[in-house]
Amino acid sequence: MYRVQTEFRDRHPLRLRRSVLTVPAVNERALAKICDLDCDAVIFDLEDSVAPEKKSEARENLKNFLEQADLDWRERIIRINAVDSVHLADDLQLIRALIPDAVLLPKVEEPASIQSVADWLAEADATESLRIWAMIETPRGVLNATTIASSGRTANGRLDTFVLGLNDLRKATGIPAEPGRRYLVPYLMQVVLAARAYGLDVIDSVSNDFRDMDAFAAECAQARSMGFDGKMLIHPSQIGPANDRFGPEPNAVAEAQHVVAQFADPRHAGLNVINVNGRMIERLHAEEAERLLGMVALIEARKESQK
Ligand SMILES: CC(C)(COP(=O)(O)OP(=O)(O)OC[C@H]1O[C@@H](n2cnc3c(N)ncnc32)[C@H](O)[C@@H]1OP(=O)(O)O)[C@@H](O)C(=O)NCCC(=O)NCCSC(=O)C[C@H](O)C(=O)O
Ligand SMILES: [Mg+2]
Repeated sequence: MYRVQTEFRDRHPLRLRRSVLTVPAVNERALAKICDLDCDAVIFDLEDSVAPEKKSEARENLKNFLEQADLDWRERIIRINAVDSVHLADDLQLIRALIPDAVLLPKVEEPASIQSVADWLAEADATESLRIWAMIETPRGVLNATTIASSGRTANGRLDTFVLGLNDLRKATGIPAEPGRRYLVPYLMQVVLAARAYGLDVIDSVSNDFRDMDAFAAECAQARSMGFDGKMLIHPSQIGPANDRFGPEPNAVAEAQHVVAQFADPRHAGLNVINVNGRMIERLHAEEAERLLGMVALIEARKESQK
């Protein structure tokens, strides 16, 4: 089997984040389903899907669930309440107790929010592998996406991923939901570029209409073309289509194998640019091909572990 390469020059370490399912921490029936679902990551939400009077119950549910559940390969991310909210202190205590893979901050508008949570994690002696994800979902968040992304460096390198929140952004801007997201695309691209400039992963926003699978597939395809790594999902029905659309396409895999083989050919030793079937291929393409094959290997390894 192909050796999984996870570290790449100029790029975020390779992880599967095609399907990032969110579940309200207050919903015990939904929590109980997670371990049967084929999503790459789960966001346990303590923020907008939980009413203020249910926050304690949600924390308790989540604690009980995560203390006994085996999530195996699925990344565990907890979305806490806003850094200026009255719920923050209790949320952070839960983070200290559960040590998820990442904490997701909602409505991030400035680098100081990232820094304050990174400082708190450092004071709490949280393992360095505990990452920070940030939701970009307000006009100021979009405008400041570059400085927020760059703050990952001073925040002990903990900042890892941006997640778009279009429900909040539509509310703030007045831009209606419509197929193709015409007037939102410039904002989305601005955030993708900021993430990439500082080596972050970037996840597209939820699609609210979880029964319209054609519209969902089209939105995933669009997001993939825009450079997103995956999509935040609200419902189990969205997992399969997201895994398909953000996963490696068969043609691209064959092409990647060919490119890697060509650069490994001793006849091409010492060459940085070669002719592959009438197309110029550079070493950077070989690195992209390696990344794609790494993704294939991660998917295969997961299938093996499920047998
Ligand atoms: C949207 C939902 C409220 C719909 O739930 P429901 O009415 O229960 O749908 P179904 O009957 O079709 O559900 C079938 C079974 O699947 C389980 N289920 C549903 N959703 C999930 C889930 N997310 N994870 C796991 N399991 C799930 C149901 O429990 C049903 O099983 P059973 O109970 O045994 O019959 C619901 O899907 C939902 O709550 N989704 C997540 C909502 C959420 O997390 N919202 C916050 C994040 S969205 C966001 O962040 C927006 C962003 O901030 C922005 O600004 O854009
Ligand atoms: Mg939101």
